[in-house]
Amino acid sequence: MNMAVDPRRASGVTPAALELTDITRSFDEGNRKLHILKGANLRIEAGEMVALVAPSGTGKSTLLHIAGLLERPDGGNVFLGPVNCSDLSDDKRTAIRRNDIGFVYQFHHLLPEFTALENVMMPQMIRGLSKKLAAERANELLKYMKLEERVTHRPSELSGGEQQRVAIARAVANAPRILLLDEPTGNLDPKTAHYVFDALSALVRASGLSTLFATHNLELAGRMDRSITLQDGLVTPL
Ligand SMILES: Nc1ncnc2c1ncn2[C@@H]1O[C@H](COP(=O)(O)OP(=O)(O)OP(=O)(O)O)[C@@H](O)[C@H]1O
Repeated sequence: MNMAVDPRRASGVTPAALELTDITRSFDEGNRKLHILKGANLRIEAGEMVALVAPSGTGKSTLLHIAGLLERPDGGNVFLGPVNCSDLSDDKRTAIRRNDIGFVYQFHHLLPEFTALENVMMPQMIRGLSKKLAAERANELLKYMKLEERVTHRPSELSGGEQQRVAIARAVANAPRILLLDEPTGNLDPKTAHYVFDALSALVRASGLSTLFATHNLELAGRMDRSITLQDGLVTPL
């Protein structure tokens, strides 16, 4: 695969797992413009776990959506490894999003009529994996998330923390390059939040996955490799 490899990155500096350069994004609010991102830069290395901690409304979700190729920025570039995703067609971006990016949201978005196991199998089968192999990997991931006793439960039969652990297993099912989490523990009590984080970080550390984790929880942020914030539309260290 050699889609839109930027020549500056094909030679020289080792590409980051994810790099955002000069990202701008504004929204129309009535007849004025809200400038949310004003040239934000961010580099996440392979295997790095980065916390994004910033006040409500400063643009965390906007940044995550741009990094996850769910939205295009007004300006700037998004690189995944050496590939500049900004130049790609919507179809190619969708393929990268499906194969290389995992997303976990505050609310789990699991399919209610399917079991935990089936929810984790689904993205693998959409990608073309056989049912047998998808089930093997789903079982392995759910075991890793300490949910081996819950594989046949539907989301409504699981606690909030269990639902989020299934959502994490589903997000990593296709072995993405990067995992983006938008306040995945925001809806959980502190003890459960730490339990979910323990399971996540064991998985992340074992697989060398790179993660960007938006949270308001400073204790969780302190357990990651570094923390960043958004200030006046720019990414700065916290
Ligand atoms: N599609 C949109 N149209 C108009 N305004 C938007 C849109 N998306 C986001 N905004 C505005 O941009 C700002 C940043 O939103 P964003 O959701 O990125 O913030 P956030 O930091 O994730 O907030 P929170 O922590 O509350 O989730 C907010 O003022 C929001 O109202």
